[in-house]
Amino acid sequence: MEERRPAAVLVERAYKYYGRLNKPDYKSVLCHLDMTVDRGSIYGLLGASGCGKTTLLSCIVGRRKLDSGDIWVLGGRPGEKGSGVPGPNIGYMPQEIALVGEFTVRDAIFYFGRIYGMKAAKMQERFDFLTSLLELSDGGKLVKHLSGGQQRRVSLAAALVHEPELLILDEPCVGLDPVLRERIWEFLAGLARGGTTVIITTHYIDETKQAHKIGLLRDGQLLAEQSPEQLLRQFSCDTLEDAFLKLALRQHEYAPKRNTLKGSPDVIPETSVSRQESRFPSREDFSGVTSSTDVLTKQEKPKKIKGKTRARYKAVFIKNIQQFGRNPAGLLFAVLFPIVQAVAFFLAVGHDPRDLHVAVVNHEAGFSPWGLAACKNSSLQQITKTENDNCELSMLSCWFVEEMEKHDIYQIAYDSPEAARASVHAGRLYGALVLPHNFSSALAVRVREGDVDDDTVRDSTISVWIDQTNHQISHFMKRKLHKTWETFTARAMRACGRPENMVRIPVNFADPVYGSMDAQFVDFMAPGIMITIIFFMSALVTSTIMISDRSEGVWERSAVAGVRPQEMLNVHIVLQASVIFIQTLELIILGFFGYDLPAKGSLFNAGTLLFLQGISGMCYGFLLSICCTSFTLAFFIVTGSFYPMILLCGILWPVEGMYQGVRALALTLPFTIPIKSLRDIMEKGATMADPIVYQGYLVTLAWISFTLAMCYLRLRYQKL
Ligand SMILES: Nc1ncnc2c1ncn2[C@@H]1O[C@H](COP(=O)(O)OP(=O)(O)OP(=O)(O)O)[C@@H](O)[C@H]1O
Repeated sequence: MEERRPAAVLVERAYKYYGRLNKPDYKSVLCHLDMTVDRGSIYGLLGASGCGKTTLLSCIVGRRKLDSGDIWVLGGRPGEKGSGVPGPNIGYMPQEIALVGEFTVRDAIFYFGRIYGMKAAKMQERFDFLTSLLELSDGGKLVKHLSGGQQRRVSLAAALVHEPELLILDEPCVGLDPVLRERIWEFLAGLARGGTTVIITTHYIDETKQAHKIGLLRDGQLLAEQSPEQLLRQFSCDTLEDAFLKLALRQHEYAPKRNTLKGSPDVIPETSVSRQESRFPSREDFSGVTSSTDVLTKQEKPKKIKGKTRARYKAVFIKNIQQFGRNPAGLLFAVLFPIVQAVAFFLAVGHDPRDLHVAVVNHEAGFSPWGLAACKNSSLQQITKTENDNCELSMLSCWFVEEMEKHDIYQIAYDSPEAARASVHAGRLYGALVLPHNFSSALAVRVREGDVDDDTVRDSTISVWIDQTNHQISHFMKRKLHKTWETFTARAMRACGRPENMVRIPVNFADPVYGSMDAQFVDFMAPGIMITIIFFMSALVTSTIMISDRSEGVWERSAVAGVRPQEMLNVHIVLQASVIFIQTLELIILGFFGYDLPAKGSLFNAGTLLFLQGISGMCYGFLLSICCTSFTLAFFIVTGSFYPMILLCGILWPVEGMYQGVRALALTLPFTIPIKSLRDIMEKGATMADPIVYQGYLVTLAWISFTLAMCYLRLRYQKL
């Protein structure tokens, strides 16, 4: 008589689908599936690609939830507190390698050992044993430099390190040579004899003859759950392949009948294969008990497993350091890129344009007997005082051009206004000026008499045509020409012994309340640039690291080992915060000491705000990494959100110039108000007591809280 064993895994009436009902992405994967895995046995799970093996395993390890039905694993429900699943009760080897490429073989095995809180000596002992069993001679080699087959062996070793009660191995033997495969099966058989339960999926059907029980998954159900011998006997076959073929054909005959009943799970008939000859007790053998919980609890009380939080934090912390430290490109990117960006900004942005040339038509000098040479000979630029104390100046146009060149706008002489304007049309010069024939005398009359005719006004006016399409340069030239006029008139008044103020524009700009008259545009932009650099760098680095962890399966595998998503996030926050701290220091040193930005307020205050903005960018990166399934999508969102945020944050154009609705939106963005706060700290010496400063902090903290809360909610309630 067969020995009766308690079930290690029991699945009842399991339903699982992906997508939403009646939507194109809807896919039913498990459909009224029952499964019993006996304790201390090897269970071979077989099925065509895409039939749902991985989905079923991920439900057993507690990473996905059934849409309906029940699962018990080692006496508890996966995901239940104290069940040890996910956690130390199981060893899980997923289909993908799911190891950090920067791990050595040793690191990979020790990583999982640490998660389970194993002692160093024990981990070393297991490392020696497993590397010898799996022929992994070079324990110091990086996983990313190993062959595919070697990587699978490391992955298997990582699942075995803590000698779990239940081993779940998804295709462990792919790519391994037959001798090694045989050794692994022998090893697993030894484990099963010792009481370990093994669930293994494989594509090598023949290999499963060494299993105690085989489950053939098809159309979301197990067609058979029998020992290999029973299957061969029942179908009178020599090979398992033939048996499966017959089984599949038989199921095909039953298919139409089942299809008609699909909508009503409770009336779906049992699979066509008889279970009576099962080597191990089938579900019917437990007919004396009322529910599966009874089956398990009557045989043994589920053990309460206590996770080792500190051990898990330590493991993830060491993993992240190894991952980061062994990736020089990433390290350089994180540390040097802010410097490169800031230096590029300080060298390129905000400085006055230089070497600007304009076309100058000086009719006054040109029509004089000496031509333009009059401007080169100061003795021809005469100052004469008349009897009634009037002052007469000649060739003032030359003085104007001289003053203009002192303000860094240089002349190219032209003969006619048409030719001068043509040069601007052709894009060779930025503007054209015409100084009228009798400029000096007309100007003298205009200043002296005030109430003059139109001709005098016209003759004393310099006409300017500029290329307004280049907004910054045209704006700069206008400013410089007004300055030129100021210094030119002051010089002329001095030459005549008259007060300079007489011809000044009667709007007097006193000393500025804040800032200086000759403040550079770079001072205005610097706070915004520093904040956006640190925000987007953090967002990019965080989303990249987290998505790479998730897409390589490291996150998932760590979660099956018992690491909670929050723990992964927390470790990342601490490490990334150190990088942001370094980036903040770099920007502060570069900006305030290297490029002499105004620092009226506390540098500590400025640094703290910058640092918090980095943290805010990091949280934004978290959110993206959790919501996006691929690098590409995350990258699109980071770069896609970069421009709108830059455009709305007020560094390119003042918020005051935006439409009302847009302005309100701009003010809620993560760094619009903080940029103003940083500017006020730098230029006005504002402190935490000033509303604009604490508002900047509040906005930053609100964004950090909001994005983190979204992350935690998403992690908690996402459909698994
Ligand atoms: N997250 C998901 N969202 C939507 N569909 C999914 C998801 N994961 C798997 N599927 C689909 O569910 C079906 C079962 O996938 P699963 O990975 O469980 O199959 P499998 O039997 O393990 O395949 P293989 O042997 O090729 O690994 C497949 O059709 C797959 O495309």
